[in-house]
Amino acid sequence: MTALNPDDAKRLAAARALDLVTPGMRLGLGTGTTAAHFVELLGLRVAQGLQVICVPTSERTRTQAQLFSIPLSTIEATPELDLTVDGADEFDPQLRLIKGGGGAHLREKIVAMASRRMVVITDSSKAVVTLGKFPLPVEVNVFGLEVTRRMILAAAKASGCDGEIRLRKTPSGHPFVSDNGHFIVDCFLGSIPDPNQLAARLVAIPGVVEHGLFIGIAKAVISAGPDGVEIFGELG
Ligand SMILES: O=C[C@H](O)[C@H](O)[C@H](O)COP(=O)(O)O
Repeated sequence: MTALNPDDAKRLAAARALDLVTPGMRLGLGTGTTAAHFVELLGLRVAQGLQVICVPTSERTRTQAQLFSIPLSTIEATPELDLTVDGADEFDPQLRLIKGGGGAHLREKIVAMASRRMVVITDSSKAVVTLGKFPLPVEVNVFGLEVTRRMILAAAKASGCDGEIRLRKTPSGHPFVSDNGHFIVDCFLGSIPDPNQLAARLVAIPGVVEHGLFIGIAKAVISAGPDGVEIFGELG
């Protein structure tokens, strides 16, 4: 097979995920460059008459889905979904993920957990043996930011990680604000030897709204790369 560039790989993975969509499904739509391929391909199918109802995981995805006239709902009105298709920043052999590179992981996690199945679509560069090379995003309350930052650092150290916790900023130097009105801190840890332990410690911190570790949520990963499409986990 000819070498694929990462964007072609993302589209290939998205196209494979589209095969899982059947008429009448209630779908969660992820956020990011890979999920955007899925939204576009889904939009083309909707234009041909496919009937689905979708819940977007960010304002960005909502805007894109509207451009394609994809019928939308909210998680409040549609709290049970059949399938969510979303990207990831990293996945490990146990299908544990780091998400939130785009700051959308809170809504993404709510929508994924409201779904019977969450299927991840990625290019093969996102596969890792140990999570943590990608900085772990944590959505935090604006109030008490510095206290929360220190507590996250202590939780990381107690979980065998070391590194820096930085407030995410926009290109103009202002704090990045999520769709939910919170800040994001990025944990530059290098490696997370025990993601389950770190996740448990992070949820116990009062200022933490949600962390970007997705553990036991993804049922399958569709990963596309130079060797074609690989499926990890169970699609069905
Ligand atoms: O907040 C963003 C999401 O978790 C994305 O799914 C993740 O960052 C992967 O994005 P991309 O497909 O652009 O690599």
